[in-house]
Amino acid sequence: MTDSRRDLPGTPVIELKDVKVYHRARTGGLFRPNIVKAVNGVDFSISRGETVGIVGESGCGKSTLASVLVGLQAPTSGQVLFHGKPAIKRNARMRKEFGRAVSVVFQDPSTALNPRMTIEDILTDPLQVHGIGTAASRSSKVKELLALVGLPQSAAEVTPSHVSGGQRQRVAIARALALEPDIIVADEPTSALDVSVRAQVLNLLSDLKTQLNLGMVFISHDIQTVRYVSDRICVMYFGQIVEEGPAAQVFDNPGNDYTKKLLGAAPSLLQT
Ligand SMILES: Nc1ncnc2c1ncn2[C@@H]1O[C@H](COP(=O)(O)OP(=O)(O)OP(=O)(O)O)[C@@H](O)[C@H]1O
Repeated sequence: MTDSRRDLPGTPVIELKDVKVYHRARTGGLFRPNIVKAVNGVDFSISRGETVGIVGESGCGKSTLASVLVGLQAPTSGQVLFHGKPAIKRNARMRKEFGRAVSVVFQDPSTALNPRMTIEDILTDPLQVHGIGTAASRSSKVKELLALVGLPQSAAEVTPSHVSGGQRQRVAIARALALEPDIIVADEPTSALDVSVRAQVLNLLSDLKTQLNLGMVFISHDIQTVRYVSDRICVMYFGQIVEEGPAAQVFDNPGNDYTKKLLGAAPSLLQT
C-alpha cells in the first residue's frame, strides 16, 4: 500500500507540468537534425478514482506521454510530480514506491507476456521482484487476482498461448494489479483484440477502477472507445493537448476543430 492511500480525495498521484519530449528524427542528417516534438508542453494530472482518456491520431504523442507517466521516459523539460514531489531526481525508495503505484497495460498481450512462463509465474513475478509476501501468500494472491479479472483458477497452470486473446489481456490486467497500484496506464488495451471481446475488457477495466478506486489513464486513437470508459478526455494533436474536459462535454459539445474532426471520422463503437 502506497502513501497515496492517505491522500485527500482528488489529490493527483501524478502531475505533469509543461512536459516536453523531443526526439532527434530518425530521418535527420548529421548537420541538419530534425527535431520531433513528440510531446510539446503538456499539463496533465491523474488522481485515484478517475479515468482520464487520451485520444488522438497515430503519431500525436500518446505513447510518449504514457512512457513519461510510467517513468520509462524522462522529459526533455518540464516537471513530473509524484504526490506533489518532483519525480525526476527521485531516490531509490521513491523509485520503488513509484514502480508500485503506477502500472501499465500494453496493447498486445501476446508480446507483453512471457510465452514460456505459466500464468501463475507471470502474476507472481512482480511480487517477487518487489520482495512482497511468502510463497504461500503469493499463491493466494494469484488466486485473488485471477478471480478479480474473471479468469478460472485453472488458468494459473498454463502458459499464455493456452488461453484466448481476451483472456491474455485479462492476465496482463491481473499482472498490472498485482502490486495494488494507484494508477493504471492502459495504452490501446483493446486494439489488438477481437471486436467480440473488446467491450468485455473495457467493462472489466471500468469495474476494476470503481471496485479498487484506481486512477486510470486510457489511451486510444478511437474517441468512441475513450468516451465509453472515461470521466475526462484529453484530445492530443501534434504533441499538445488541444482540448480537455468532462467526457460528455468533449463528446457532445466539442470546442476544438480537431476534436470535431475526430468525432466526425469516428466509426461506430468498438469497430476499429
Ligand atoms: N525514439 C524516437 N525517436 C524519434 N522519434 C520518435 C521516437 N519515439 C517517438 N517518435 C516520434 O514521436 C512522435 C510521437 O510518437 P508516439 O508513438 O508517442 O505517438 P502515438 O500517438 O502513440 O502514435 P501510435 O498510436 O502510432 O503509437 C511520432 O512522430 C514518432 O515517430
